[in-house]
Amino acid sequence: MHVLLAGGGTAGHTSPLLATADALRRLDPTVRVTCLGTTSGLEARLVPEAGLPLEFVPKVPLPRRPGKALLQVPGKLLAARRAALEVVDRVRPDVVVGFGGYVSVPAYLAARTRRLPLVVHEGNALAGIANKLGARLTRHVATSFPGTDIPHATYVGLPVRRMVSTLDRDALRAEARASFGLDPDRPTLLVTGGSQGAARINAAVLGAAHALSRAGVQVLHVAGPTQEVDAPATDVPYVVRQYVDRMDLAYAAADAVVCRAGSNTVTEVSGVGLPAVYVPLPIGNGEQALNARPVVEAGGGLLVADEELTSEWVAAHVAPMLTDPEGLSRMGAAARGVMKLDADETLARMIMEAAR
Ligand SMILES: CC(=O)N[C@H]1[C@@H](OP(=O)(O)OP(=O)(O)OC[C@H]2O[C@@H](n3ccc(=O)[nH]c3=O)[C@H](O)[C@@H]2O)O[C@H](CO)[C@@H](O)[C@@H]1O
Repeated sequence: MHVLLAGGGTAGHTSPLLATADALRRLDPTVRVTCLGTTSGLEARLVPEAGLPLEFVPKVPLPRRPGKALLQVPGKLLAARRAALEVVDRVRPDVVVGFGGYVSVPAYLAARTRRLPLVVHEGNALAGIANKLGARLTRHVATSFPGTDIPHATYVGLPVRRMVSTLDRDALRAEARASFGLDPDRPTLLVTGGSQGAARINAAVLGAAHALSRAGVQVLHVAGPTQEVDAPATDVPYVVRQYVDRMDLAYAAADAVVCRAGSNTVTEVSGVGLPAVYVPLPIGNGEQALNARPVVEAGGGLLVADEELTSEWVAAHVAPMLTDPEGLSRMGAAARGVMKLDADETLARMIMEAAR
């Protein structure tokens, strides 16, 4: 069986694609996987590094509002569909799978044109425009959250990469902290704005660096690939990285997280039992606030609006949180188990079923 997996742009669509590719080949080592992405997204690096073949389609961003950019969409979409058809005719997959975003639409249209089985996976609690379109073309639709706004979808969860879903934080903690140059025993805060980084979170935590240091809290600050963040001179370690490939090590080093609420981040952070302060992206469909809701309602994290996240807020709330081990372990236990961690194999089985 040959599976074409389409997804990319941010790691938000690439991480579940990689997890699903891995599960497919684990369940059936004879399965062949080809990926479809763009040359400018994170997939252009991450997919080949995972040892998977990557084919390209041109990028067609779907503007949310009317305007000149919207008028150009049909022409660009036709060109992207032609490119996807060329890949489909050459690779000859038995089934096409899309994870949403602008890479997926050409793949959905090509699958429809060649009458190939199509599986659509929606990562967020609120479906994006690409997957709303894709879902109209197939009955095989999977979601990461119960109650996502696609009528005939099956709730399977979000496929999580094995290095995270099988992580034993206690067993890896010492090695993880050493790998980042962190102190082995201090309370440790992980900061991540998702695969793009978040300027607001970066500024708020940096501004609270000395308050965190005074409280004895060390920081692993993953700033984002294009974000300029210099490590402040503090008495306790404050380590800045732009991007971390081994997120299992980052999670193992941490006692709590301040982060955006992309669906992978929420699933991974809560899944490994980390308490978190979720600061949803204020733009977009509003999907991030909904992504964090089940974990927050279960007591596994706090939800803070972007405009409320100031350095004063971090100093007043995050420093005390990190120095309260009982509170941390209560929140961590509440977070664990809210999100499914076996979606990689559930979705892989659904894909194999659709291909038959
Ligand atoms: C600006 C934007 O378009 N954001 C969207 C994007 O966010 P984003 O790409 O940030 O998505 P997520 O938070 O869902 O996923 C980030 C992924 O990147 C990984 N990671 C992150 C940082 C790092 O240094 N190393 C690393 O490997 C995380 O482990 C995770 O697997 O996709 C999400 C899921 O569709 C959406 O909810 C977001 O609205």
